[in-house]
Amino acid sequence: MAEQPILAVEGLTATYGAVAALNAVSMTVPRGGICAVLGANGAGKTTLLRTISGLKRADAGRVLLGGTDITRIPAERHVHHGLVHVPEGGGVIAELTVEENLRLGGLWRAGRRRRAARTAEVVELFPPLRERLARPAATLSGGERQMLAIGRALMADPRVLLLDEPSLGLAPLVTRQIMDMLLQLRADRDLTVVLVEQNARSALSITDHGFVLNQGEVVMQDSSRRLLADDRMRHAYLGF
Ligand SMILES: Nc1ncnc2c1ncn2[C@@H]1O[C@H](COP(=O)(O)OP(=O)(O)OP(=O)(O)O)[C@@H](O)[C@H]1O
Repeated sequence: MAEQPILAVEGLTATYGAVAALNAVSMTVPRGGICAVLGANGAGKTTLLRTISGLKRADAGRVLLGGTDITRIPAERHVHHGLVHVPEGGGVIAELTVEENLRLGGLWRAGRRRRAARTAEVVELFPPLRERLARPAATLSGGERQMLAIGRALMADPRVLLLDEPSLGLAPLVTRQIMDMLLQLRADRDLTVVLVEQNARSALSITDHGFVLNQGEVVMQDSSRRLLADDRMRHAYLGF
């Protein structure tokens, strides 16, 4: 029997007033994979992540995490189930230091020693954070801030990480670094990543599978390799 997917979305529908942002979206994500959610501006990518993580109410459908229905669980409880969402822009707290931001990510975890060990792991993964631990997050570059946002999420030791446009506003070289770190993360940990990206080409280069959204519906899903090779799909929805 096939292993149960770590994340399953079934018929998820979400609206903003009269705007149907998600229309019966279904997707399954196998454990340990990295999958991309792609699509043009306004396709519904951010709404999909926000609805999975409970920040936006689903009008219909459900979200299963490791087989448990988490649809009606308040967003702030999702971390206890192993789901962490890094929103667009990262959501780091500019006034706090890098170390304090990291500490916040691991706050719900009991044990100072465990949190310290986790901080050490995170700075090993993101070396630029090490020498900046005492600096306010406001002083970080865009790329460093994104590393901090992902690092803070990792402090909670998630099973599933939802990442909304981690490369937004970053130079291509920094984007490459972030993508390489995601690849390393997958290799090092039992972590599943759902990555929303505008830059479809770079997302497909590091993911296993891609879902293409258009006007709130999944119009195609396939292996990233096949999506990259599909000229019609690339021209119609991915813009390259
Ligand atoms: N707070 C809101 N109020 C009303 N409509 C919204 C709101 N947020 C999003 N929408 C609408 O919902 C649809 C999906 O938006 P969403 O932000 O999920 O798309 P997206 O694919 O993430 O776009 P982008 O790539 O531009 O970030 C769009 O039509 C958008 O205008």
